[in-house]
Formats: sequence, structure tokens, C-alpha cells
Amino acid sequence: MNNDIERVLISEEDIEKKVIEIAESISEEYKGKEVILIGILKGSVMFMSDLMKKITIPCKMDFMAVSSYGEGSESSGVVRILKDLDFEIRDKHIILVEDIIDSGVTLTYLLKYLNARKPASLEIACLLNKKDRRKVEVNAKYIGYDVADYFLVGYGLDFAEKYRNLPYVGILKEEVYK
Ligand SMILES: O=P(O)(O)OC[C@H]1O[C@H](OP(=O)(O)OP(=O)(O)O)[C@H](O)[C@@H]1O
Ligand SMILES: Nc1nc2[nH]cnc2c(=O)[nH]1
Repeated sequence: MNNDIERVLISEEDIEKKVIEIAESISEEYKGKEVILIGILKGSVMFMSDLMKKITIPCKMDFMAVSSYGEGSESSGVVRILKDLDFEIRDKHIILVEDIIDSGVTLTYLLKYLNARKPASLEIACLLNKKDRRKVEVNAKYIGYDVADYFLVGYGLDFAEKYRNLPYVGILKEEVYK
């Protein structure tokens, strides 16, 4: 697997430090409240579990699975819910947890969908932000790293379901996906 990586963009150690930083901010800013973290499957799984372990206030987890209509690298703008929440979120403090924001289409849709259920608050925590790729503006409260438009894998990010288990975020060699 490592042979398919052009170079490591964010090391395991750096990810760990960043996750702790974000968890500390959340623990401080939501003190006295209970938070529900909602992970968007599957890419967020590593970030979600590491983040949750470092949060020191009461915290629950739930997951959603979504897919964009029309596969391929460009999001079509339409999002389909494959798995909805188990929890009722009315009057709850919600943080959506994502591995990466790219076009912003997925999160824009989810914010609208979940806001209709009247949570007390709804924010976003994402590890990676490809802000130059945005088609729709999304305001994420917690962002790990702004990244350039490389094809990234590892720490939850896949290519054809592979590489999610790499402990770092790396740039995939072009010859692997072209
Ligand atoms: O900002 P956008 O352009 O909407 O793209 C971001 C979405 O794309 C990725 O998921 P993907 O569809 O690759 O599924 P996965 O998490 O199961 O890998 C990522 O985890 C976000 O959910
Ligand atoms: N695996 C992966 N998924 C993405 N979705 C948007 N950008 C990326 C990326 O660089 N890698």
C-alpha cells in the first residue's frame, strides 16, 4: 500500500495533535452541554473515533450514510440518504463529523436536512478542507487542515475502498488512479 503513495501529506503524529486540539476546543466550548457527534460514513470513521476519545464532556455518537446521485469525481448536487439517524436531535447540540469537504454539496444538503429537525445547534468538524474546490459555501466551525487539490487517501479516505486504513493522509500516485 505504501508503495502507491507519492508522499505523506499529514503524518500520523500531526493528525493526532490536531485531533487533540479540536477535541479540546469542543470540550471547552460545549462545557455543561451534551453533544451528539454525527459521523458521515464511511470516510469519517477514523477521525470520529479518535476525536470522540479525546472529548472530555458527555458525548453520544450516531452515523449517517449518504451518496451523491451520479458517481464519479464531480458531485452532482443531489444527495441520497442511505442511512438516517437513530437519535432524535430536536433541541440537541449536534456536530457533524467529516473527513473532507470538497465541493461542499454533501454538507450543504445535510445541514438543511438536519436543521429542519430543529436541533439546539448544528456545527461541522472536518479534518481536511479543499476550499479551492468549493461549489457551495459551507461554514465549518472546526477545520483540521486546508489542503490543495491532490487526490488524498488514508485515515478514512479511500480510492475504490482501499487505503482507508493508512494511519496518515497521503497523496496517491497518479498512475494508481488514472
Ligand atoms: O464536499 P463534497 O464534494 O460533497 O464531498 C465530500 C464528501 O465526499 C466524501 O465521501 P464519499 O462520497 O467519497 O464517501 P466515503 O466517505 O464513503 O468514502 C467525503 O467523506 C464527504 O462525505
Ligand atoms: N479519497 C478521497 N476522497 C475525496 N473526496 C474529495 N476529495 C477527495 C480526496 O482527495 N480523496
